Amino acid sequence: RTDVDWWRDAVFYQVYIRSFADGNGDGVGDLAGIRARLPHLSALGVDALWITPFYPSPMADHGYDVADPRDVEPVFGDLAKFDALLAEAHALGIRVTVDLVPNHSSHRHEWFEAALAAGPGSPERARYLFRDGRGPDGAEPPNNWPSVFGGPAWTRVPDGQWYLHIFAPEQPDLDFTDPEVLADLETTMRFWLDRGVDGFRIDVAHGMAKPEGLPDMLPMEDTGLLDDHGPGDHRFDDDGVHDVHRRVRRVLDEYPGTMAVGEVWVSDDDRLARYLRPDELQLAFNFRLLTADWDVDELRDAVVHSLATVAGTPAPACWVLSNHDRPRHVTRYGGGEVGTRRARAAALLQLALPGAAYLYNGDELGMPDVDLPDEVLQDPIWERSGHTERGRDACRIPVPWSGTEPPYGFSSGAQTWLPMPAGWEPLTAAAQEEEAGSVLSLYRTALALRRTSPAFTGEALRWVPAPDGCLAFRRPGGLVCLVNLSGAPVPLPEGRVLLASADTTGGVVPDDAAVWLHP
Ligand SMILES: O=C(CO[C@H]1O[C@H](CO)[C@@H](O)[C@H](O)[C@H]1O)[C@@H](O)[C@H](O)[C@H](O)CO
Repeated sequence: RTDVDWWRDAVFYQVYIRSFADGNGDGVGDLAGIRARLPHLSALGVDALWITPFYPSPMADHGYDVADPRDVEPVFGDLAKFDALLAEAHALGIRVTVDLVPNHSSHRHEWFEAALAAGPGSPERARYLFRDGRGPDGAEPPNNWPSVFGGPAWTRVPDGQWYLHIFAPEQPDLDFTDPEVLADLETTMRFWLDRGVDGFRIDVAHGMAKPEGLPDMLPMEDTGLLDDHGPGDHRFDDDGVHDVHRRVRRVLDEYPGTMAVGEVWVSDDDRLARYLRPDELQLAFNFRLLTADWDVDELRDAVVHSLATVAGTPAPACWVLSNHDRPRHVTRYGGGEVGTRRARAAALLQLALPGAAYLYNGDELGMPDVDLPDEVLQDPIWERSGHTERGRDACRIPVPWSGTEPPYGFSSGAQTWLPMPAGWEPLTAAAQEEEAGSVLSLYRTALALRRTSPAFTGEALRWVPAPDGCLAFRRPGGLVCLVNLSGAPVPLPEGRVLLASADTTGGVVPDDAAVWLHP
């Protein structure tokens, strides 16, 4: 790989900053904490980090409500701490990408406060989507769009107008038909690129453009992809969004070796492929693997669709099993021993596939979700859904580093922003460090092989014959990966075993296990 297209088969590591490592004992993760744990990331063998938002924010959506996209929220540190982290990561050969949240700002952003003060028809309001309501006295929302977090996507302000927020009311959507909005996004990109970041993860990359006239949505369809409700969902995937991504790409092209990955919840392969055209994004998450259960057909489908999506584009596929918005795959696969066994196999599947791969902090430790009591839930979805949906806190528990009890070295303080359960000593990085058969050891070996072995070369994939209930494919470099979901052991295929997620002595691949072979 060159310094220009390093990202094509890179292993990225998502750092959910609140939950990764706390450097000052206040129970919330921060930039100094990440810096202190760089040796762990270097030993793990990741190529790049994605750090979730650490910008000034009233934290209505834990940072995805950005009040100033060109500074650091004090609870996470400051610009000097960011620069120090960046320099040290680069010294270790680890690139750093940061989150870009263009679709909306915080309601505490100076722009939104100016919009409220300036009133209807003002240029300040033109940066957002303010509209008059429907019905008598405009007392009804301008259209029927729901918020992703529950409730209507509109909130009324004292002078009677309504403003749009696809997510929480504290996250007013920006209007990208206003040239100032696009120009400000470019200024934010240059601010971080000039500091030396290697790229961006673009939040809600299928948002940012709304159809003319903001027509009512048609009934939601089940597209098979969780957050995509089909062509009738006018909130997302409007054609105008591609003008924004072309602008993003033009800026990135001025900084050779930088890249952007889009969070694009679009189920239609052809429509998703449009985000990956030569003058748009380098990567887009293939979310089907993130939403698939431990089922041979669902997993095969996820791989087939994802490869079909990128086939006609210059982009490689981009695989992710877990992130800060979805139940962790250990839990999705059943939890406990079974969930961990399957998660070990899924790790070998993800890391054998051609293209880039994203790990979510804690994947390398086999972290599960934690069922939290109501009183500690903090995700806006819990409130906005009227306590009918528990939100995403369960997959955001702080990472256990060492020790035998909470906070397991995550913080020197007693209280963590989300509680950590008892009994997690075996899950800690320190405990797994010592254990040859641990999930951590498996990830380290897998990433080392992926980086050094010629078996992983080539971006093509060919399915090879396998027993029923199994997935098996071959890479041009010679790697063969078999994943057994059949419910019973199957014969070990021909070839030299490079790595297995479970014991294959006796010439069998156990159920819920995967193996890498090189003839
Ligand atoms: O649509 C999104 C966008 O998520 C991005 O945007 C959201 C708003 O910025 C933010 O809350 C998420 O953390 C960020 O990843 C979903 O992930 C959705 O929030 C989630 O699945 C709830 O059902």
